[in-house]
Amino acid sequence: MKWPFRKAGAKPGTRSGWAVMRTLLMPHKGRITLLSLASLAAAMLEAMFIVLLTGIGMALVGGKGLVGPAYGQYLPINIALIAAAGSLVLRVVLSLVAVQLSADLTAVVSTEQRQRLSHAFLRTSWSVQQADPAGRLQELLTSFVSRITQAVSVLATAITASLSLVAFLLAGVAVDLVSTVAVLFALSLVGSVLSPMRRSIRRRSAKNARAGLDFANAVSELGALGLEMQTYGTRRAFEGRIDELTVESTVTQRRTQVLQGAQPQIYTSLAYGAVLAGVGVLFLVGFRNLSIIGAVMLLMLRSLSYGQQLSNASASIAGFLPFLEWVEEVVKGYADRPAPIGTVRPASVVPFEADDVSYAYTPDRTALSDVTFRLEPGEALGVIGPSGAGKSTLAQLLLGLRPPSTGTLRADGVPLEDIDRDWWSDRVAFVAQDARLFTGTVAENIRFFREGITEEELRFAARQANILADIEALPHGFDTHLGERGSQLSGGQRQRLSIARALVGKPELLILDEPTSALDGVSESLIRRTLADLHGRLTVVIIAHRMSTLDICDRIMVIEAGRMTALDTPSALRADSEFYRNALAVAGIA
Ligand SMILES: Nc1ncnc2c1ncn2[C@@H]1O[C@H](COP(=O)(O)OP(=O)(O)OP(=O)(O)O)[C@@H](O)[C@H]1O
Repeated sequence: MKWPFRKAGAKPGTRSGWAVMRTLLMPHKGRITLLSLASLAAAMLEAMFIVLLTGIGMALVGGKGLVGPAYGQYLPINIALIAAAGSLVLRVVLSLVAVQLSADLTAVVSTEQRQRLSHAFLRTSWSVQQADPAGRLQELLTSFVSRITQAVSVLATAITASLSLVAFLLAGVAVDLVSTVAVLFALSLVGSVLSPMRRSIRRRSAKNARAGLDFANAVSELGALGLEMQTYGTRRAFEGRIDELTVESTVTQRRTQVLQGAQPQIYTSLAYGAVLAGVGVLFLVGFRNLSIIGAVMLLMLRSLSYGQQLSNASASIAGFLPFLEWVEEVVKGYADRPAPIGTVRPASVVPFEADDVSYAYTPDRTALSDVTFRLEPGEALGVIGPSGAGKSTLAQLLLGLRPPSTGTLRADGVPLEDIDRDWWSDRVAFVAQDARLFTGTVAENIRFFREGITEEELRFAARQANILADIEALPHGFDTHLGERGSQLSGGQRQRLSIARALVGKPELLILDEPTSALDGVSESLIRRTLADLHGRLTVVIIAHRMSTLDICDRIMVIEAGRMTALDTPSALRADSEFYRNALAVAGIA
């Protein structure tokens, strides 16, 4: 059987990882400069220590009291010893400063990336949020941001290593120019030999990133299907699918890791080979100055170890760049389609008009065509139609969650896209078929993060929604914790709680999308009572399959195949709409 899980979606790579990294680090220039200065100074002190130590060693071997010569100057051994010890102490201090700066930089970038990504998601339009593959945001916020953090940390190491290398080469130039040029040449040669390997790491890592997102998406969907899996006994198929995806993602990860692990090993061997060749050349040309050879050898070996750190870092960064590209691409995708933020505040939400409104999810998938109607204050409008006719799409348009593809929606004459979003959200409420509660108390679930709602208002809304008695019967009333996603309540109670959530904001317009379809008769009758009590006090749009839920409606709209085929009073529709008559007959209503 084929598993139809969505693939990772957006294709990364419109901006190269390095360009993204530059933008990401630009605001931290000051910290990076300090880090560079501390690293450079620490490395220079280390190089000075090595040169002094070699000189002291050579002086002791030769039984001399002076160290040198360096550029014709000699240093007494005791001064040289004090200078070596001093450089060692200072080096430790500066290295610790560099470590602290690097940790600060990494922490700041990690926080910024998490905030950037989550804020971009929260600010994007509903259509983008709704189309986001399951589990993707979570994977990006956790695993991907963690790799970006590692990339920055490795980059800080690379900065330290490259400046240390510079310091050592400078020290090398001070000791012997020719040998230093030879070291530099050998290092760049080894680095360029390994560059195809770095490109390959980057390619594999991009695959790895994609496999990680696919895996997260599949796991998230599989998690949501737990009930069905238990019911239909399809555990084995699920295990098989999870195993398959695990293998897929670990295979790409292993390949990347092999290349990343192999690169430093190859580098070390090549670099040691270069040192050996250098010593061979010195031997062949008959160079025998022990003091210079000793110092240059130590500097070369230490330079090579920094070169190796640099090589490790570049291999790791090559592996992390695709993760940066992905996050950047996704943030851009969210930012390109922000939620509407108008500024106009009309006098009221209703009268509300739809003028020739059409909506297409994709160019070849029109869900609604040429819908025109007007809602009057206090009116209750029912919407019926076959499954897939476009009713929920209409609800999302009325809520302002999706802009019409063509045509206009107006509240009190103002186009919806021009209306201040906060003003609108304070006045328009929605109840969906499946009540979404979160882990928290009853009161928190009704308030839903809105400020300034009093205890009185909570009780009033609960009474209106016919849920007050149920709440008072709970062990701690409004302060009772509901367990994960309201799991302690029945479906009917959850639905009435979400109606209380909608009503507590005192909306002018309430839209309900099949609020009773999943409920028993008793729960439905409680909700019908609520709707009957509300009739005339606010404007209500009720989408329903159950005809009994619509008995309070002043008018009913019939939508069939994306078109509004009728809109009239129930009695007029009995004469004019075949769909309405059939629906009544099916519901057993004469
Ligand atoms: N997110 C989406 N992306 C693409 N097409 C969609 C999307 N949501 C709905 N559609 C399509 O739009 C059409 C109308 O769907 P809609 O959910 O509005 O119907 P509905 O009348 O509410 O159906 P039901 O009564 O079964 O809930 C359907 O053909 C559906 O497949």
